[in-house]
Amino acid sequence: MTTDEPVDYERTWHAALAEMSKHGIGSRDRAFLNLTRFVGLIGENVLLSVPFEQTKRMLEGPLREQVAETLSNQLGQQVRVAISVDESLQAAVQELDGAGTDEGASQTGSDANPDTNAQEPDHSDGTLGFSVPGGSQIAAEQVPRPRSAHPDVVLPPRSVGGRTDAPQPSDEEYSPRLNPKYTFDTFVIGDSNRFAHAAAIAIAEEPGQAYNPLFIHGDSGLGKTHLLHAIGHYVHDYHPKLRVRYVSSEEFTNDFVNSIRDDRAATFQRRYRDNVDVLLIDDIQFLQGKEQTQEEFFHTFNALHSSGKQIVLTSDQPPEKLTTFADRMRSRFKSGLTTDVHPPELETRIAILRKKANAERMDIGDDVLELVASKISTNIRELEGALIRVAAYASLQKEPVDRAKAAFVLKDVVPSETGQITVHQIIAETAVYFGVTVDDIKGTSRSRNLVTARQIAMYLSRELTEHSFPQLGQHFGGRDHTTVMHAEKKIRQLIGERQPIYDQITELTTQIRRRSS
Ligand SMILES: Nc1ncnc2c1ncn2[C@@H]1O[C@H](COP(=O)(O)OP(=O)(O)OP(=O)(O)O)[C@@H](O)[C@H]1O
Repeated sequence: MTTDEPVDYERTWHAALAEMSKHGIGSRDRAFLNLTRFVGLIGENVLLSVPFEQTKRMLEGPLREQVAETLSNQLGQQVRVAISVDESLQAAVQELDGAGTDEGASQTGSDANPDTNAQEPDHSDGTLGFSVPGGSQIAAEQVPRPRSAHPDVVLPPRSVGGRTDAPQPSDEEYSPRLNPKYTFDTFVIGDSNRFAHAAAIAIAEEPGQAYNPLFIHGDSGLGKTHLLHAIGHYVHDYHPKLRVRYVSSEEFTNDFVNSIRDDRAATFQRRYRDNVDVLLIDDIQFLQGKEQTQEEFFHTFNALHSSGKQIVLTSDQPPEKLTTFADRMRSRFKSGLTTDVHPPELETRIAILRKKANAERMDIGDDVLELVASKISTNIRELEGALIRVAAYASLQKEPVDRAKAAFVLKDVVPSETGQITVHQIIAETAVYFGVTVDDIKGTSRSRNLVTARQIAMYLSRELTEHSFPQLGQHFGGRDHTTVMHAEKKIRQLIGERQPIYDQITELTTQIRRRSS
């Protein structure tokens, strides 16, 4: 994380609590504040996390002003308060509750401040395990919530960068192309990504205002793309007049190269400078070594930045390690907020699997989820891949899997310790397995056998390597990335429906892993 002055969040929060207590804060409010964590300071936004929706609603009442004022005093700058629900904090609350040690919580039932219009506890959302008066008061200035999205953060409304009169996007030129599954709602927060998530929310709340650019880095499969899309959805839903564009670095490169080839520089500029308010650009490391594209990106970046438009970048490396970028580029990348994502700890991995299993209606017990989470620790994409295998097995067997069966399935799935698997190797192994040639796999024949072999090779390449969809498209005979996406989705579905496909995938994975170790 990069900030001007490192702030000790925990100490600041405790000091703020002490100050509010001195000024006679009611015990009910203190109970809510005791449940709250100071997660980050982004510009003038303090990001607080609470374990329950109900706690959030309480803090969004008149208490928020008081908290903001106290924190402003503590931090020596005017701040506003954003509140998000982080379900992972519930475990800590339950521990405290079980031990009866939460001072505020244990007092609240009997000692609620009479001035706060206390009501009976509301546990209708299955939340608080102790007595907290539940009269929720939504702040009058709450941002209106359009459509179905409901990220758990509310800031007082503000005009967005003075651009509320920006023209409505025209469908022809504008398409955010966001994966509907990658939202803030589906993103599980843990220590490994808490700050990155908070920063993403702050950016999405006020594009171009909080930090610009936001630079998120971390190893493959840790949620960077997910956060980019989540920002895109949020802006799309809450700032409908702002135009969001998500693009992978490969697509940006291709667009640029094609625009030069076809003499369509103006179209390119319109797409990336004029017709965009929030540019989300993924895997910036792929621009390394592409000098002309980097130069164009530099101009795009400057044009957007100088007109107050938000840029969010992701990379597998921090800016200072992107050594083939010109210094001026790297210093641009660092000029806003840099944050990273780490491999999630066990509890977060279990929570991710549980959320995924619920979303996909997979009937898998907690003990099995724990087993899967304990086997795969460094890459969430692999974690999800393992879950899909276990679910597929259960679906084919038509009975729930227990730990022993899951362990049996996972022995072929768990990544080998050594050896880098390449797409080239996967294509070669798949070709041999199906009795076809590498050229057949990369070629265009639509014969049924070949299509299956090709799609399986694409699926395995996505699962076993760190390449993005556009890169895989290149490996498979220069295909469009959407073809690889389609193949991955198709095989993911078939693996749970057809035993032969399941067996082929399992055998091939074992072979590929064995040969690479
Ligand atoms: N915190 C999280 N909560 C829920 N799902 C997550 C989380 N982090 C990652 N995932 C899921 O893990 C998978 C991989 O994540 P994603 O593609 O965002 O990784 P990435 O960091 O962009 O990887 P790469 O650098 O290879 O592009 C996605 O399906 C994503 O939804």
